[in-house]
Amino acid sequence: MRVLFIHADYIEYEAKSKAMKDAEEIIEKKERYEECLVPFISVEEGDSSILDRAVVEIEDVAKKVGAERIVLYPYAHLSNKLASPGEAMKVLKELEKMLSEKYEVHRAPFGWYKSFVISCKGHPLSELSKEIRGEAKEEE
Ligand SMILES: C[C@@H](O)[C@H](N)C(=O)N[C@H]1[C@@H](O)[C@H](n2cnc3c(N)ncnc32)O[C@@H]1CO
Repeated sequence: MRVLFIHADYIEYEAKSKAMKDAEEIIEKKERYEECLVPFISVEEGDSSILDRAVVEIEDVAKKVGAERIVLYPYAHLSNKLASPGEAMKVLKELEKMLSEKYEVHRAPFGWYKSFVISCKGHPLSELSKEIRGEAKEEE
């Protein structure tokens, strides 16, 4: 999983058009969230087996920047080993559920072309990127 984290004063996005036939059905096309951590996430093949690690890493950044609101943003531009849309959707929904135990979590619509405006806070930890992998296997 490749993640770009932006700690933001706000993010505002609008779903414009479907980028795939089975794009997620959505109610609201436009959303704005204040004071949030926005992980732009490229889900990679096999990421359904590293969900616990992803939750730890995202919570670690949220704690470091003092964010209480997380807006998960599906972003298929950070990796050349993308998971299929079906697996990616599953992983993002599961992440949303697991993170919701401790944070207010929202998720931008999956499978849509979206316009967005984000206001990055600009403090030293307001822009971070992580490659989240499984635990290194013990050498036999
Ligand atoms: C397009 C651009 O403006 C927009 N921002 C976009 O990326 N849209 C992506 C994600 O919402 C989702 N998507 C599909 N596969 C994946 C994946 N492996 N990981 C994350 N999202 C995915 O499907 C859309 C088309 O790839």
